[in-house]
Amino acid sequence: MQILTPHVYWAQRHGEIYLRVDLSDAKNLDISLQENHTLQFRAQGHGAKGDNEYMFSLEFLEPVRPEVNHKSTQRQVDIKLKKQEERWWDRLTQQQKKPLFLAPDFDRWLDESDAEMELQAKEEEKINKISVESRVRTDPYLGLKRGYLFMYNLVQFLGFSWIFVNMTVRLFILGQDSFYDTFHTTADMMYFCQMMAVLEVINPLLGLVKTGFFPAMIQVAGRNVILFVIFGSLEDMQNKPVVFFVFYLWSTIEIFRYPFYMLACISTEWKLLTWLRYSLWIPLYPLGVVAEAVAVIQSLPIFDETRLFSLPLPALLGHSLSFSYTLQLYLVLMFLGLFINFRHLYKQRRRRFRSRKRKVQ
Ligand SMILES: CCCCCCCCCCCCC/C=C/C(=O)SCCNC(=O)CCNC(=O)[C@H](O)C(C)(C)COP(=O)(O)OP(=O)(O)OC[C@H]1O[C@@H](n2cnc3c(N)ncnc32)[C@H](O)[C@@H]1OP(=O)(O)O
Repeated sequence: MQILTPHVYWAQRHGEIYLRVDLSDAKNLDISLQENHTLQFRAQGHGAKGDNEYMFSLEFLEPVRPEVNHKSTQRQVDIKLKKQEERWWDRLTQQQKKPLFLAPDFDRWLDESDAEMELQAKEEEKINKISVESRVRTDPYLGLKRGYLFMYNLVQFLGFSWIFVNMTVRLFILGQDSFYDTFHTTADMMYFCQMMAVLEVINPLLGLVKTGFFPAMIQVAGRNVILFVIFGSLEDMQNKPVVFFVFYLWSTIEIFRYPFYMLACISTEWKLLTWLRYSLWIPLYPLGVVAEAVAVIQSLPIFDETRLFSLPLPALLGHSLSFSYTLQLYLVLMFLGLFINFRHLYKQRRRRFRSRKRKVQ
């Protein structure tokens, strides 16, 4: 058997040297390092000249650490060495002229500035990991908080899903007739979900979630005025088709929003769900506010007629001030609330998709 030299490919980082020996099915490997300077390689395998014994020797430009890591695969032998001092080498070997069997490993090749950037990125990743770990370690109640949020989101998801499925099935079976008894079939569940939703205002106050207090307050208060004051207290409103549209629009967004939060509690993300959570509000929110405005407008004559919640006035000023005046003011507030929350959700959407794009790059 002839003794031949295999093709050797190399690349470096500030602290390491990588060698790739082009020898498949290598056997009887004998790799040693002399005086931390010279690598001797000998093995049998299939190289450029068929099955043979191959060997080479490399005298490095600077000393390396005594440990030699190597891994032989079906295709090649990978060798990794650590430089004794972490610095960039101008070339691999002592001799100026590059040995003929040696070539750059372009799969691994980086020039000095790229390698520095890679090093920096690794450092940043390490620092981020440490800061996340220390944050996790410094909050002994994290598990409890996540457990509570997960359960809250699960309950809301089940509640709104029940409403959504119930309304959809009835719509398919009864058609337009289902519009008229939405309240009687789903109000109890909607009451429950919307009472629970008060926690959404409390959670940011307790620092449990990063939601802004005002957007959450506008959302919860806005819906509860419609549910409890307009629909809940006026029987004449309860069989109007507008109830169907309001409840359907509310529950459509929630069957995506709550599962999105549930996944966030277990540090998981489904791209499609994230997209739906941060996109569906674009048509649904204005439609929701329009449906709510219709409900308020329809309730005005009923409040005038029944004098419910009207404000007693001194005899000199008249009998009483109808609650419909308060509601007319509320109509203006609704569109202000729509503007504030639309802007908030738009910012959340941009922040979410911008940070995702950055992660992908
Ligand atoms: C005195 C009365 C005055 C009242 C004035 C009233 C005016 C009323 C006018 C307004 C009327 C509104 C009526 C509503 C109509 C409708 O709903 S129509 C249907 C469509 N609706 C929607 O699309 C709105 C849905 N609602 C929301 O999106 C929220 O309620 C919100 C507060 C408006 C915005 O949500 P926010 O939490 O700020 O954004 P996110 O990006 O989702 O969350 C921020 C981060 O917090 C984490 N998080 C939030 N909640 C939870 C949770 N429960 N569990 C776990 N985690 C949560 C979330 O994951 C985010 O974290 P990061 O991803 O790490 O950023």
